[in-house]
Amino acid sequence: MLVYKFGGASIKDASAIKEMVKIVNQCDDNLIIVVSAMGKTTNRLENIARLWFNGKDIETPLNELIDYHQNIISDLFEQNVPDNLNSIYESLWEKLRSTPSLDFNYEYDQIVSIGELLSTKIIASYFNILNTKAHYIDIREVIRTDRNFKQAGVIWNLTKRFALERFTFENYKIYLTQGFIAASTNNQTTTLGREGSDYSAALLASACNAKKLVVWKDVPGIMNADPAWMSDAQKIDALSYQEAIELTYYGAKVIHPKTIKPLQERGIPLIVNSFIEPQKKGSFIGNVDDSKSTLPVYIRKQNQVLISIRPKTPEFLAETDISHIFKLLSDMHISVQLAQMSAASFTICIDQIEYMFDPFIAELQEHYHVKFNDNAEIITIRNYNNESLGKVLKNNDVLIEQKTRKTAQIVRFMEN
Ligand SMILES: Nc1ncnc2c1ncn2[C@@H]1O[C@H](COP(=O)(O)OP(=O)(O)O)[C@@H](O)[C@H]1O
Ligand SMILES: N[C@@H](CC(=O)OP(=O)(O)O)C(=O)O
Repeated sequence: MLVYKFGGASIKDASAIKEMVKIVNQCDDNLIIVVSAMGKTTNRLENIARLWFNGKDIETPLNELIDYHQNIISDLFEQNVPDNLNSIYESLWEKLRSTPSLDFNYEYDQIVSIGELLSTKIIASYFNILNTKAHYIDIREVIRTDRNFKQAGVIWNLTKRFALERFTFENYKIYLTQGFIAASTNNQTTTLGREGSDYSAALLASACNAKKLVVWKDVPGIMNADPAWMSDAQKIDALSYQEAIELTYYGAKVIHPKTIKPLQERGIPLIVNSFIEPQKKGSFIGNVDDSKSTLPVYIRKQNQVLISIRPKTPEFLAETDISHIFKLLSDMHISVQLAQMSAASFTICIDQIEYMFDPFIAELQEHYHVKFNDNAEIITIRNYNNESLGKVLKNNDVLIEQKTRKTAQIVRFMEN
């Protein structure tokens, strides 16, 4: 049995969906298909959620979202739109007619999850009119999480049990379900963090002990840099689980960072293939020895906030201060991407975050002098050498530089 995951780009319009069906038809094995929201739907829904939460007008973005999906529906089905697709926006309308609670993250999940529900309902209906029958599963009945909305933590025992109960392959050869979304044990919709569909697919592959997980992307495989950033990026044919974990940890956006662990635990290979050239070999991630690789790999993590924290007294920062700062970060669910200590100050890099940023800074300012700059990026180079460092540094000012034997990290202002 295999798991295939199709991201937003691979189902962004009717012709992409038709290509996806061709890829599915090439597979002779039992299959679970995990799909994301279509195109940039999640971004649109995030925007709608924010506007609605702040009492702003949502008519224009809502109409754009509906028109986008309606165009895909009419291109796919022409005059024969199935009846069940007439009511697919109802839960969204109902939500947007209600009054928001005070919990943005909760409301965000209720709205943003609709992208995956729309895409799977449309694609399931399309499969239904073809010879390729795919059985629709609402993944919220399978992937169970805590109530940490927007970044929910998976309850693995329950998830594994429900996955084995639902994906039996007794009556069906192909299942179709959503990535990214899940439900808490009291049945509230949650999400696993942006771009979390790769992770959903890995959870299902691991629970059902798949032969492999194939994620279909708009790139030839995992490259030694984002090809949208470095046009001379090269495909990496094979990577170890550990190296893949490192790259995603440092921010290589091609795979969600939580994807590898569930696969590694069961020795399930991950294949990153191109949906544009599906016949070509992509990247293989598995039990590979790449410890001797010298190919530099460049990772750029943008939209970072660099925060410098100094004591208000003439004292140096002590361990109790560091502990206090990390406790605050942990309580506010803020992850530190990089930290550096000097005699005078403690500097951290965090992702730009909504809503929690101001309270975090305000709390810090009660105890420390705080300066921040929200226009930073972290460049990480695995297997760095002078040439690769020179390639990214050029004329930029370096705000922080850290090196270990294998990895160099540089914080600098974002390039425009
Ligand atoms: N090292 C890398 N190798 C390949 N692609 C990368 C890398 N780093 C970033 N990317 C970007 O990741 C994108 C594919 O990932 P993503 O958009 O999350 O896929 P999807 O949403 O289809 O699952 C590519 O379009 C590419 O710009
Ligand atoms: N649709 C969600 C989940 C996801 O993983 O999407 P994609 O596979 O298109 O990156 C998002 O955009 O965050």
